[in-house]
Amino acid sequence: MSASDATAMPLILAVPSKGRLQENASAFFGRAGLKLAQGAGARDYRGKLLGVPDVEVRYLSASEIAAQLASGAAHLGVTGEDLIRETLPDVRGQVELLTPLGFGNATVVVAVPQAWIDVRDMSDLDEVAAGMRTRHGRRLRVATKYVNLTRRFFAEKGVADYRIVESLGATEGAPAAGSAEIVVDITTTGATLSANALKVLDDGIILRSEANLVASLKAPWGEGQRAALRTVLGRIAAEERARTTREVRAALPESGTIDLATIAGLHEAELPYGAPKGPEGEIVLRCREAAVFDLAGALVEAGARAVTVRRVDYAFAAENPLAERLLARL
Ligand SMILES: Nc1ncnc2c1ncn2[C@@H]1O[C@H](COP(=O)(O)OP(=O)(O)OP(=O)(O)O)[C@@H](O)[C@H]1O
Ligand SMILES: O=P(O)(O)OC[C@H]1O[C@H](OP(=O)(O)OP(=O)(O)O)[C@H](O)[C@@H]1O
Ligand SMILES: [Mg+2]
Repeated sequence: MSASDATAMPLILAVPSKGRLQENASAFFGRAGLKLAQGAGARDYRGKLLGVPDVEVRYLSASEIAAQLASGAAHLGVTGEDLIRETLPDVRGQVELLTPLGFGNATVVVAVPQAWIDVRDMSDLDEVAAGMRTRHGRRLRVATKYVNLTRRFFAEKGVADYRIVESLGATEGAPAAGSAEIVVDITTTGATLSANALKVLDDGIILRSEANLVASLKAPWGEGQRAALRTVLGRIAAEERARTTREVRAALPESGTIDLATIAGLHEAELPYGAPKGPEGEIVLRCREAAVFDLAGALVEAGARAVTVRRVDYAFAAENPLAERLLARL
């Protein structure tokens, strides 16, 4: 498709249609003022973003989202980093991980039966695997749906005597069922592993994953899609900036001066509306949430008469760092 054909096409935004990422994903877009409007009902897998033209929403499973970002069938999507790293042969060349989203946290781990008391880490596992091979002529079986992550991790750890048994669900049941000796799977609370009498190896953490906002480098990025991208990412950045910072307002002293530049520098605060024009008046700073009390204290100490701190809903700025980072790579 040529760039001019792509101009008339919408930006395709892929969001999880089910599972544990779905609710969190729509809440995330909602906070950023991006309301997802699903078509006729829960079974209509297309929708729109209210008030943002040139965007088509597609509801897909989390693993399908990874595949569509890889191929360029979707421009933007929300999915787990585990699925991105498992599905894409060249993560850097195919997508840009724009920002982690703080939900969908899960860890991909190597787990073995608790009964294997002498097996604590990957080098112990290597011995078991080598032993099985030489003594019984069998290879250690690893049940997983994370075939690529498993191969890469085992190679890094120098474990070679194993074979993968592909699992499509209920992976943790494989050892008890006799279809594999160990598993590589995702865990969050650990409940499923314990229920199946499995334990994670000490150095068996393959990846700590969470849901990410991901952009495709392979999708056709025409002018209309780039404009829609700026709108969507501008709102997401404004919400994030607002959520992670606080606005600190201070009444400057009637007499004497405050060395605002030094105080701001010390607490990594910005002056989003600029420095005060005269010695008196009101000044607005913005700082990280964790720096609020130190900054407020420093202002009072320096003679500020009233200091108030508030949360803001959105903090838009001329810069659009998420969009700029992506556009620089297209
Ligand atoms: N406890 C968890 N177990 C599995 N995945 C989780 C967990 N917590 C977060 N996730 C994330 O959610 C992604 C999708 O998992 P989810 O279970 O929603 O869908 P799925 O496994 O692809 O589909 P389904 O379970 O319906 O077959 C995972 O790849 C992972 O990134
Ligand atoms: O550590 P825990 O909190 O117990 O969570 C981990 C379990 O959750 C997921 O299964 P899911 O319910 O998604 O079923 P699936 O295997 O069919 O995807 C995952 O595959 C683990 O089995
Ligand atoms: Mg699942």
